[in-house]
Amino acid sequence: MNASVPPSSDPPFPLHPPLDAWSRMVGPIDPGFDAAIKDRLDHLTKPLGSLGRLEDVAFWYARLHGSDRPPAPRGACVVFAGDHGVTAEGVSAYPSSVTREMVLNYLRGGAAISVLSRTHGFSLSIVDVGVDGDLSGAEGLIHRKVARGTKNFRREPAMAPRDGIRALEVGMEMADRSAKAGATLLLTGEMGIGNTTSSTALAAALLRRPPEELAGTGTGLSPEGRRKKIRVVEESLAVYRPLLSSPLDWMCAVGGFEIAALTGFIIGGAVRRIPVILDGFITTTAALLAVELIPGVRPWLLASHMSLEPGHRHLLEHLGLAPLLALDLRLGEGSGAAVAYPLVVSAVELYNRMATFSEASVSEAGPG
Ligand SMILES: Cc1cc2ncn([C@H]3O[C@H](COP(=O)(O)O)[C@@H](O)[C@H]3O)c2cc1C
Ligand SMILES: O=C(O)c1cccnc1
Repeated sequence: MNASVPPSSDPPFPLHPPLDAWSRMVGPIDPGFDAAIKDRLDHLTKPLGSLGRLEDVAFWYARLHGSDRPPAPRGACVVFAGDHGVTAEGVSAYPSSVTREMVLNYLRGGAAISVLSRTHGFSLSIVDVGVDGDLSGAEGLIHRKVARGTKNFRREPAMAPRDGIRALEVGMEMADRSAKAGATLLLTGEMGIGNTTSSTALAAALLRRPPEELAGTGTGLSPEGRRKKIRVVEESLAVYRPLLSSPLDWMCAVGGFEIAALTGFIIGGAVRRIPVILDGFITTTAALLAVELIPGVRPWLLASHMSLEPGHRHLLEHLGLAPLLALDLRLGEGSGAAVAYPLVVSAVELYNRMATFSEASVSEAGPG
């Protein structure tokens, strides 16, 4: 065991995390419209319950918007990008430089999430919160670099506490911006070579499950590569476990700038009262962190899909979220949230625009 945790020059928590304030801002859900929403769903011109999960989605959306006539969905996807020092351990099939290159690809419109944003008509913002490379000249990028990548958590904590908090605040800022731009739904996205390793470590620590159960092949590791990834995570957790307890400690020890920012973004959805569509394993790890920090965030979440990363299933089960889709995706970027977006739009438009039995003079079900 050659990892060690050097004493940090930062003061211990609580530092200045704005979490207490955020926690107070996540108000309870108003059940006042529940009966009216259910009543409308049950009187639309269709057999009772026949729209299945779409009815659940419409109910979720309308209830969170506190209305039985909720606004038409306007999606805002934010992709947070950051690099990971742990890639020095050889835990990804691709080099770290791909993070920066993909950011430029997003800005040029050539990535999967770029195409899906144009196809389905939601906005797309790209945020550099910790890319290990110069992006200062990149136009259209939101420049919020906290540091040039995390430290290698196998050797030392990934982020200084104050930097982790800064990244959380970037996420909250992006939720605020999206709210001001009129978004009624947030879509979570990320880019960061090595971030399935970071998420595996974070999920294993928070769920108290063995990394072996959670680790996948990420961008396409060989079986030996996956075994190395598991070993790196296990050895790191063994070092940190006796030293750490709070979710925030874990976030800084093994997380990443984009994961911290996503956590702030997800909390920001609940604070600004905008429902959030999760993507895959990485964004659901950030969601677990958000819920551990502020349990009132949980009702604001929708699971778009079940990723091929094995840890995703465990996270979803723990959070009590049933994914809408299972498409064997293992991409990230927000791609799963993006393909679920038109389903949410369908659910809400059906709910808002279908005629009721009385409006259409259609006979309702008889006693049989
Ligand atoms: C070209 C390319 C585009 C991507 N878009 C998302 N990811 C995804 O893969 C990375 C995580 O996998 P790992 O932990 O194995 O590195 C993240 O950047 C994630 O968003 C990509 C990966 C690549 C190579
Ligand atoms: O599920 C994810 O979020 C995921 C899976 C593989 C690679 N990147 C992201």
